[in-house]
Amino acid sequence: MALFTELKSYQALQAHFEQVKNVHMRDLFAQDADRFNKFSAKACGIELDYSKNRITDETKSLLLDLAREAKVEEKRDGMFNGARINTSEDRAVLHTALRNKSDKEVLVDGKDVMPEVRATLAKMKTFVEEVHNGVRKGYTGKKFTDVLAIGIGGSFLGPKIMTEALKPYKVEGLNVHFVANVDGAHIHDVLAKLPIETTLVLMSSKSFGTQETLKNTLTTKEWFLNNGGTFEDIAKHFMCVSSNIKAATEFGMDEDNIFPMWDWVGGRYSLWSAIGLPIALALGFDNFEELLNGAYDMDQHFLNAPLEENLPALLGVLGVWYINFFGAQSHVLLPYDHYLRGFPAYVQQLDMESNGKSATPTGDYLDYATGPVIWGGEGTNGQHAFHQLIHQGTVLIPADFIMPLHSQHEMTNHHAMLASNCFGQTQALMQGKTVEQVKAEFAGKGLTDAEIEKVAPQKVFEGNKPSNTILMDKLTPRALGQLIAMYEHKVFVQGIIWGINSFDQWGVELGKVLGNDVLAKLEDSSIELNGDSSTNALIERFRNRNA
Ligand SMILES: O=P(O)(O)OC[C@H]1O[C@H](O)[C@H](O)[C@@H](O)[C@@H]1O
Repeated sequence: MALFTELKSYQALQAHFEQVKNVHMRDLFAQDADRFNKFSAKACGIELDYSKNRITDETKSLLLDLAREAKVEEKRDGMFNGARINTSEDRAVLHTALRNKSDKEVLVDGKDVMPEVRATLAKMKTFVEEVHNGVRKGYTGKKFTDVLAIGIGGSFLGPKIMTEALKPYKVEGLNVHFVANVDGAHIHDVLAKLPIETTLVLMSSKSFGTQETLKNTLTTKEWFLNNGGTFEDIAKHFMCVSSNIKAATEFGMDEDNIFPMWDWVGGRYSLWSAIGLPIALALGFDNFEELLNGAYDMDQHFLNAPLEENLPALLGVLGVWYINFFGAQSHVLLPYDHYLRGFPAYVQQLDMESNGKSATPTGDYLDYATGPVIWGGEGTNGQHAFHQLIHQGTVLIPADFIMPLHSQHEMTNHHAMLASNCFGQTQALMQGKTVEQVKAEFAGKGLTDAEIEKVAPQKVFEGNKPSNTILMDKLTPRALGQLIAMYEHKVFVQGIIWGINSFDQWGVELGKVLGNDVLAKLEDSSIELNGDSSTNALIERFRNRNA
C-alpha cells in the first residue's frame, strides 16, 4: 500500500500549497462575495461554515482527490459492513451497528450482530424503566436515588460528558455520579455522600481488567458490606457492563446483572452500547434512543453524501491540510455552550487515541505527522485566557467553534452575547489587524513615530487563522448524537488518509502493563528493582516514605 506522501494527489497538493500558503483569507473574502455559500454545508441538523479556512476551490478539490485516492469511500463502506479493519487486533469496527435504525443486517463472520444489539437495547430499556419506576429497589425496599458509575477512558468519558451535556433533559429523582481515577480521594469523596440503601453501582469495563475500575469497584463493595449491605444484597446493587462475562462472573457479578458488549466496539466508540447506561439512567431511555437516532442520521449522511458536501470528510481533509502542509500540531475545540464544556476532553480521547499512530498496518513507519493534539475549553471563558496564543502566537492552531443557535434557558440577551463572542472570535482570527490599522489607532495620541514603531508590531494580529463554525439549532439529544458521530467519522477519514489503524491503542495498553509491574514492586519490597535508575529510585522513595 502506498504511503500517504506517495499518493499522486499528495504531490499535487504540495505543489498547490507552495502557491497558496501565503494567501490571506481577508483577500479571499474580499474577492468572492459568495464565499460563505461556497464553503458551507448542512446535514441533519448541523451546519458547517468552513469558509474561514485557508482554501480555494482548487484546494478543496485537491483535498477531496486525496480522500478518494486513499479510498476513503470504499473503506468507509467496509467499516459499516463489518470488515476487520482493526487489523492488529483482528476485529471488525462496528459502533455504527449499535445505532443502526434500519432493518439491514450487519454481518461479522457471516453472523448478523443486530439481534444481539437489539436484545441488549431492550434489556437496557427494561432496566432503566425498572429503576425509574421503582420496580427495582435497594436491599431495604427503597427506590434508588443515586447511581455510582465506575469506569475509566471510554467507559467513563462518553457517559459522563454526554450526561453533563444533556443536563436539561435529566429525569427527576435519580442522581448519577461518576468515578474514574484510582486516586482514592475521588471515590472517598463520592462515597461519603452516597446513601447505601438507595445507591445502584454500575461498573463499566469492556475488558474487565482495568486496574482503576476494579479497585474502585472493590472499594465500593467494601463500603457496601461495611455499612449494612450483605453478600446476598450485592446482586440488587451491583451491575456491570463488559465484554468479558467470564471475568465479571469470577469477580462476583451476578450473570443477570451483566450487560454485554462486543469486541467490535472500541472503548472510545462505546457510549452507544450498554456503556451508555449511565446516560440512559440519567436522562431516560427515550433520550438515549434520540442520541442513537442522531448518530444514525450522521452515519447515513457520511455514507451517502458526496464528499464535496460530506461534513466528516470535509472536516477530515481540512485537518490534514493544516497538519501535513502547514505543520499545525494541535487543534482546538471551542464549544460556546456551557453544557458542552467537556466535549473537547471527549474528542481528545476519540481523536488522539485513534490517530496517535506511527506505523501502517502493513508495517511501514511513517515520516509524516498523524493526529494532532486536541485541546480546548468552553467559550467565552477561553477568550480571557488561552485565546491569546491562538490570535498572536507563532504556531498555527486551527479551531472548531461549536454553537447552538438556541439556548437551553430563556435568559434575556445572554445567548446573543454568547453568539456575538463566538462569531466575533472567528472573524478576528480570520481578519487580524494590520500594522496600518494599528498605526491609525495611534493617531492623535501624542506618541512619537519611534514609539509607535516599537509598539505597533505587538498590537498587530496577523490574522489568517483558520476556523470552522459548527452550528446546530439546539443541543438536543439527537443533535448531540449527530455531533459526536460527525467527529467519529472525521477521525476515521483522517486515519484512512494517513494509512493507519485508528482502532487499536497499544501505547495505552503498555501503560496498563507497566503500571501493574510497578504496583507489585511498591507493594512488595522484597521484589528486586531491576529497572532504570530513575524508576528504581522513585520506587525506593515510595517504599521508604514512612522512614
Ligand atoms: O473499558 P475498559 O476495558 O476498562 O477500558 C477502559 C479504557 O482502557 C484503556 O486505557 C483503553 O485505551 C481505553 O480505550 C479504554 O476505554
